[in-house]
Amino acid sequence: MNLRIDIPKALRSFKYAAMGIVSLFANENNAKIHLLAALSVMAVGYYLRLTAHEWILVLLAIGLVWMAEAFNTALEKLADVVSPEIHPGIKQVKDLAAAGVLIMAIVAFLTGLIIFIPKFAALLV
Ligand SMILES: Nc1ncnc2c1ncn2[C@@H]1O[C@H](COP(=O)(O)OP(=O)(O)OP(=O)(O)O)[C@@H](O)[C@H]1O
Repeated sequence: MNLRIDIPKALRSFKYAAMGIVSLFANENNAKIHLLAALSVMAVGYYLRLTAHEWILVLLAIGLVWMAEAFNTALEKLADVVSPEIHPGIKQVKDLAAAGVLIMAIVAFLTGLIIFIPKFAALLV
């Protein structure tokens, strides 16, 4: 067993992952929408002074949507390399990957409603 940790290799992996993040938000339309939505939610959260627990839930929801979007995009790219032509199997793969994003986006939206509706209601009274 080799317990030595290769720091330069870890730093290289980190650099490639960071390049993936940049590519996701620079090139993918849906990721841009998720980024804009997240920044808007965070601005409103700052204005409404969310508690630490509320921030954790909001950030978890945002991070999980972005993660789902990254995996979805990766699967789409892989599918396009493996089978550039129309294929019923590829349709299923892409639809299922997109479903993963949609499921998490719905959960994030509901999380936002539960956190933000009482705060907006309190502003009105
Ligand atoms: N090779 C293919 N074979 C069969 N169906 C496909 C194929 N490519 C795409 N589709 C269908 O078209 C839908 C959209 O695919 P597409 O790759 O354009 O993704 P997208 O959601 O538009 O994302 P993006 O615009 O980032 O590529 C898929 O969910 C799938 O139903």
